[in-house]
Amino acid sequence: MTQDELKALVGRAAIDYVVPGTVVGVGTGSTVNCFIDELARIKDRIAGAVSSSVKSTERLQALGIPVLDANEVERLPVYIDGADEIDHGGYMIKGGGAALTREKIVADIAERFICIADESKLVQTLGRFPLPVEVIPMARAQVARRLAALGGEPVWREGVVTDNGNVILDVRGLSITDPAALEAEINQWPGVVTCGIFARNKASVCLLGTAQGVRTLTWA
Ligand SMILES: O=C(CO)[C@H](O)[C@H](O)COP(=O)(O)O
Repeated sequence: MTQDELKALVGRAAIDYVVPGTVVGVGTGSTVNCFIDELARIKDRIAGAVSSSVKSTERLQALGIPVLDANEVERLPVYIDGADEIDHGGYMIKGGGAALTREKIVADIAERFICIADESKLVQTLGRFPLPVEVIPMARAQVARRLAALGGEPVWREGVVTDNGNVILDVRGLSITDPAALEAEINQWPGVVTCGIFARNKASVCLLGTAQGVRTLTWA
C-alpha cells in the first residue's frame, strides 16, 4: 500500500471514534484531509467541527460541515489529528504543517486525542523529525540561541507565517528522552507560543496505517 492509501485507511477508521450528535475536533494535514472527506459523508449526524487551522476550516466548510469557534465549545469528546512522530507512550511531535498552537488548543478542549498516522510515524524516541517551535517574530533570534544552548540546531522556516502571525523554528539534533520536561522548559521562554511536543496533550489512541491494516495503540 502507498503512504496515501495508508492515510486514507486511517482517515476512514477514525470515523468510528466520532460521537454522533457532538462537535468533533479536527486537526490539520494530509492525513486529516482524508478524515475530513470521510466526515463529510456523515455530516448530518454531527453537530459540527472545531478546526485547528484556516486550511482545515476551508476544507470543512467547502464540504458543508459547520465550523464553530473554539470559544463556543466547552468540551469535545474527541480531537482527531495526525502527527509527525509518535512514540510508544503516545507522546508526539507535531507542527510540520505549522498549525501546532491551534492544534494544541483544540486538543486541550478534547477528552481524547485520536492520532491518525501511517506506520512510518511510529518511533522509539522522539527527535528524528525536527521539532517545530512557534515564536513571536521579535523573539526569533533569542529563542534560537536558547535552543542552540540545549544542543539543538534551530533553522528558521523562512517564508512561513502561522495562522497566528508568528514564525516557526525547526530544531534538529534533539533526542527527546523526557518529552514532558522539554515541552515545559521550552514553553516557558519569553516569545515562545508553544513547541511541537505534545506531552501534556498526548494521544489516547493511535490508529496506525500498516500494510496489514489498522493497528490500534491505546493509552490511559
Ligand atoms: O502537526 C501537523 C500540522 O501542523 C500535522 O498533523 C502533521 O504535520 C502530520 O501531517 P501529515 O498528516 O500531512 O503527515
